Parts: sequence; structure tokens; C-alpha cells
Amino acid sequence: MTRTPVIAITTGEPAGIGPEISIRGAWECRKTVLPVLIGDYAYLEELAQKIDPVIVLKRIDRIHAERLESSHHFDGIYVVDCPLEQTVTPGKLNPANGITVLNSLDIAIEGALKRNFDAIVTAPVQKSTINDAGIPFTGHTEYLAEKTATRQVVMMLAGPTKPMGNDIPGFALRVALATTHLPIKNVSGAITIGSLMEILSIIDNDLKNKFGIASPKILVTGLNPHAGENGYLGMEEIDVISPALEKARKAGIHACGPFPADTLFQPRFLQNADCILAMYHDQGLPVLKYATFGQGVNITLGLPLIRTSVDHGTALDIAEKGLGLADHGSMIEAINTAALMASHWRNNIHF
Ligand SMILES: NC(=O)c1ccc[n+]([C@@H]2O[C@H](COP(=O)([O-])OP(=O)(O)OC[C@H]3O[C@@H](n4cnc5c(N)ncnc54)[C@H](O)[C@@H]3O)[C@@H](O)[C@H]2O)c1
Ligand SMILES: N[C@H](C(=O)O)[C@H](O)COP(=O)(O)O
Repeated sequence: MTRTPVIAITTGEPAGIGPEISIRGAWECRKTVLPVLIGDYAYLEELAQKIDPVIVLKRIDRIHAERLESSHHFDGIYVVDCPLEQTVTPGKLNPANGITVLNSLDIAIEGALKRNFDAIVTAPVQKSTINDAGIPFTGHTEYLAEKTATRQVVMMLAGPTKPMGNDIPGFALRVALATTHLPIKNVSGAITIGSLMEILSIIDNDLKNKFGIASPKILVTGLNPHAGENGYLGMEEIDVISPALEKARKAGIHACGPFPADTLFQPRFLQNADCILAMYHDQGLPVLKYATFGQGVNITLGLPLIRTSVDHGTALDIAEKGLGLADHGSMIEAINTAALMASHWRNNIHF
């Protein structure tokens, strides 16, 4: 019998669209996964009743969450209560609630490491508010790495592209990043032969074990315009990226490049690749989001657990206007991708 995956969903910044899309996503996916929301029960219950009174939420405590049986049938959504400090006003950020957002992540991480949860799906957080609460925070990606004591992780976003006529059918686009939330002035210094080699190896390993791709093909961008123009527009391609690719190929990783980023993102190259490795956040993500926004999924590779997220932020501007404006398509994709990855991982790693 196929096991129903238990998916923890952290509901994110309470003043944003996270709670709404988490409820809608969990409710829609409840026949194929066992969703467990982690957030403020009273607030989620209030929202659920406004979204649709047929939605059933059931409060459970952390200990109960540890004993959830995936075969147990419950036609609703479990919630691990993680009470907020102060009342929520949609669209209005309140640093007093920042610590609760991190508490919900800690519950999810602990549960996933104990294998009580098969995967974690995170709704968006407002990074600035957590910092305003006095806690340095650059993103889930870095937080998860720190909390799981993982030295190197890789941010990858993935989504389906639309068909472009008969010649080019839709295909899965995956874009991974060599650096994550880093000021642009620090990017070059952060890219080394060692870090690139490690990143390529994580991508290769996770595409095999968590996506079931037998022999992943990775295309790598340059850092500079025109991939450095033979050294006339920068030396990182010659000094760092090419030697790293050489090493990776010797280790059996199917990686090619460095390619000029401006011309690599064409369907005829992308449709035959399993992943593009871009050098920094705004080199790769605008292309991915342009092609797949609303259906994209953010995935953290290299962790000792499965974590996916949506492809968008807190959307305070629409949260403020009321329920029913947020698109929860990316949340659905994030939940389904997490379930699929958990299944591949279980089969390949044999827990
Ligand atoms: N996974 C995450 O936690 C995550 C991801 C991206 C951004 N963020 C954070 O979110 C905050 C706001 O970021 P931003 O303003 O750059 O991006 P944003 O995605 O929140 O908003 C950009 C625009 O897209 C719209 N939008 C976003 N998601 C939508 C949805 N599901 N349905 C309909 N419209 C939607 C918004 O209304 C807004 O006009 C920042 O603090 C950022 O760091 C978090
Ligand atoms: N870089 C992500 C994006 O643009 O969608 C986003 O900021 C989320 O990052 P974390 O998953 O690290 O929070």
C-alpha cells in the first residue's frame, strides 16, 4: 500500500497571504497528503471559517504530531498550535510576531529530522520583520542550513514552462543558484572552485535521490557578461568556474559551461537540461519566475530533510485587501513536489 506523506506546512508571516494559501493548499491536497499546518490555531480557524465553513481544522499538540499515522484517515487539516504574541492585522507587519514565525519553523525542522514529517513546505516569511524583531535572518534556506548543521545547501527553483508552439513543448525548468541571499558586491568572492564543486555535487546527488533523475545534466552560467569574453570582461570563468567544472566532470558529474547567461536561457538549450546553475539570485530567478510564476516551487537541496516553498513573497499589498485575491497555485505545487520528492527519497535511501 502506498504511504500517504505527512507534510508539515509552516504558515509564514501572519500579516501576509501565507496563512490563507496554506489553508487553501492543505485543504485541496488533503486526499493525497496528510497536511499538518504549523501556526496560530485561533487565527487559522478564524480564516478557515471565512474562506469556507466546510473546512475542518483540528488542533493537536507537538507530541500528538509525533504520533500521527499517515494511514490514519481524517478528512481535515491538523494544526500544531504555535500561538502568536499579538493580534494580526492583515497587511501590517508586527515584529512582535516575528519570533513565532521562527518557532513554527523550529517545530517543523525538529519533526522532519525525527521523520515524523516526510517533508516541510514553508509559506513566505517577511525577512525584514524577523530582523526588526532583533533576530538576524536572511531566508529559510540559510536558517534551515544553520538549524540542521548543514555546511552547504543549494537554493533551486523549479516550475513547468508553457508550450511554445508544436516545435517546443512545455518542459520542467529548474534553476539552482551558486549563491543565495547575498549582496551583489560579495558574490564574486563567495564563488570558489571548492564551493562550486560542492554545489554541483549536491545538485547531482539530490536530482538523483530526491527527483529520480538517473543521470542529471547540469548547464552552468558564467558570472560576467558574455561569460567573461575570454578574460576581457572578468576572470572568474577562467580562474574558478571552468576548473570547477573540470573537477566535477572528473568526479562523474554531467556539468557543462560556463555559458553566457543572457543566451543560455533559450528553450532549445533548456529543454534538454535537468538543471541550470546560475551564479547569483537575480541572474537566475527572474527568468524562472517569468516563465513559471504562480506554479514555481522553491526547493532547498543538500538538507537532511525535504523542504519546498512557494515562488513568491508575503504579498502584503493583497493581504491587506482581504481574502480571495491570493493565487495558491504555487502552494499546491510546493505540496505536491514535496510529496513526490519524499517518495523518491524514501525509495532511494530506504529509511
Ligand atoms: N519563501 C519565502 O519565504 C519568500 C519568497 C519570496 C519573497 N519573500 C519575502 O516576501 C517579502 C515581500 O517580497 P516582494 O514584495 O519582493 O514579493 P511578493 O512576491 O510578496 O510580491 C510581489 C508582487 O506579486 C504579487 N503576488 C505575490 N504572490 C502572489 C500570489 N500568490 N497571488 C497573487 N499575487 C501575488 C504581490 O501582490 C506583489 O504585487 C520580502 O520580505 C521577501 O523577502 C519570502
Ligand atoms: N529567494 C527566494 C525567492 O526569491 O523566491 C525567496 O527569497 C525565499 O528564500 P527562502 O526560501 O530562503 O526564504
